[in-house]
Order: sequence, then structure tokens, then C-alpha cells
Amino acid sequence: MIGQNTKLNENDVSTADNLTIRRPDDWHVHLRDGDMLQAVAQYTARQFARAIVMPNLSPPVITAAAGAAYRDRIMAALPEGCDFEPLMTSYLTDTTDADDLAQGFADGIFTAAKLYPANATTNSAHGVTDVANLHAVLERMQKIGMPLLVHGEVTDSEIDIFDREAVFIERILSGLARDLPELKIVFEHITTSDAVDFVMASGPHVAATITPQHLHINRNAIFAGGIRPHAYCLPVAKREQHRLALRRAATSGSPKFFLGTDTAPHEVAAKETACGCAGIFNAPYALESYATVFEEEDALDRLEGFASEHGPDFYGLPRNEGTVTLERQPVDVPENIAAGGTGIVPFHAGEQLGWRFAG
Ligand SMILES: NC(=O)N[C@@H](CC(=O)O)C(=O)O
Ligand SMILES: [Zn+2]
Ligand SMILES: [Zn+2]
Repeated sequence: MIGQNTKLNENDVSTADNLTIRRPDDWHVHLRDGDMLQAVAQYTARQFARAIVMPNLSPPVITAAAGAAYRDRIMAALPEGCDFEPLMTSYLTDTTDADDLAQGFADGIFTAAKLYPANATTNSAHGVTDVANLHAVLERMQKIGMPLLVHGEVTDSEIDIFDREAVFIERILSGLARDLPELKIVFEHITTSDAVDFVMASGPHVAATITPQHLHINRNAIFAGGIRPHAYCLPVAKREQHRLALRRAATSGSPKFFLGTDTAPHEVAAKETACGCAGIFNAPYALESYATVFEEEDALDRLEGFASEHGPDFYGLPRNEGTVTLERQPVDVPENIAAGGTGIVPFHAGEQLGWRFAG
């Protein structure tokens, strides 16, 4: 719904002063644990009603008991009575037990299960070495309607880092989708036109999340005038042609694409170092960042579908009640957000965005 505007036609999406949409969800977040969880959970809970919480803690969240305990720690990190629901995920390993996983899903502890190819990204050392090891687990997930979430990159060091997503589609994902046609698969944080094409060509059980950073930056941002650790995440940003394909997909109105920020906080000290961690912390200005892209693409009227409808529809969960409003007002993104000793540099640090989250 586009807000009333006294000066302009109220149907003119691109010039309205505010934008009110159904309360959105974030279908891919890293909330971490301990002090970092305490520092960052509020940012996701402020903008989103629900979030799919990644299980790549150290050690990873594998059992239903660990998932339930982590959910309790997340709620304890938020103010009393906070209206936010963390949706927990189980980290798949070579030895995941199908019965345990199905039980965790039936008990409402796990909403989905996450496939990290071993060593693909942060805290994925316990990930899956060969999807063949997961066959029985994936068949069970298909049967019970439990979504599979995928970090879609091969880990073969012989494969160029910019090709790892496309090669993952060829070598692994296309076979999975073919062999398990009813399995709900979310291809997480897609970064290439190859991924967009694959999702579009697949049946209704294959969807994808798209992050703000992959809509805003291409790989040049990582090397702009020097090496830029705060623009580095995995999968790494690709060429401009891929960014443009992602923008078309996100703003297309297709129910196969939905919001997943992949907010991935790392302290400054862990980013600005000889071997900096992968991950961009975008939770504090997530909706403002997406709204900027949708406005640039003349598609503000499609933000609600992407942010608040396609995700729950795919997962088979109810859409949220209530609304949030974005106002057309300049917002200065700070250089650093307090957390731990050195803080975190947020996405868009030092920039001005044109939308303000009004609650
Ligand atoms: N996206 C990232 O660059 N990093 C994530 C892991 C992930 O989502 O792959 C993290 O946990 O830091
Ligand atoms: Zn990932
Ligand atoms: Zn992630």
C-alpha cells in the first residue's frame, strides 16, 4: 500500500512519501551466539516478524535439543515480550539421522534443514562431504515437506571462486532437484544469472533468497581503490551482468524469489586482518537497503511480495498480520555499530539511504 501524498497522485509509487507493507520476514540470518547475539538480535527483531536462523554456530546446531536451547538464548537476548519468532534450522552432516530430523520438524523445533558443502563458508567444517551421503535424509524431508536450504557453492579449490555457484548448479543442485522433484529447495543468497535461470526453469518447489548486497554491489566493490573487507561475503559478489539479473529477478514479482538478508556479523578485528572473515552485516538497515533497490527499479509496488508474501507462501506458513512503514527521509548509516571490542561495520557504512524504517 502506497501512502497518501498531498502533492502527488497517490498511485504514483515512485514519488509517494511513505510505503506501508505487510510485516516482512527475513528468510536467512546469522544471529551468532553469546555477546554477539546480544548485540545483533535486536536489529533483525526490529524490522522482521520472523527469521530463519542459520545453524552455523561453533559447534553447529545439529540436534533438536540444541535447536531448542539456541532458540531460548535468542529470545533471552531480546526485550521481554518482543514480538519476534526465530525459525530454527538444523545443520546437516554426513551422519544426520533422518528420524531425529523428522522428529525435530514434527515437534516444531526445526523449520528447515541447511546443507553446507563441507568448508564452503564460515563454520562449515562439519558440512556435508558428498550429497550422496544424505540421500535417505533428503527423501524423508521430501516426504514430510521439510524445506532444504542450500549454500550453493562447490568447494573444489580448482574451481575459480567466481564460478563456484554455477558449477554447483551443474554438478549438484540440478541432480538433486531432478531426483527429488517434490523436495522444497531454497537456493540461498544467489549471486548469478545462472542461478536465476535455474530457479526460473525449475518447478514450484525450487525458490531462492536474494541479499541486499548482491543487489547493490558487483565484484568491483571488493577492490575499489584497495581491498575492501567489508564488501566481502560468500558467495562473493560477481560481475555487473549478474547483479542486474538479480535485480530483475527480485523485482519481477515472481513468487520464486524472496527476502533473505544473510546478515552475517563479524567484528571489525575479524574482518580487517590478513585473512578476513566472509560476511556482511546488513540487519540494521535491511529494509531501507532493499527499498532503495526496488525504487531504483521502479518496482516499489513489488517490495511487499518479495519481503512479506513469497517467503511464507513457499514455506507453507501464514503471512504475518500487521504492517510496517518506510518513510522517504534521508538516513545516515553509521560507520560502526557497537558489538564486542571493535564493533561491526554495517553494510552501507557512511552512506545515506533515502528511506527510513518507521516501525
Ligand atoms: N555469507 C557469508 O559470507 N558468511 C556467513 C556464512 C554464509 O552464509 O555462507 C557467515 O556465517 O559469516
Ligand atoms: Zn551461505
Ligand atoms: Zn548465510
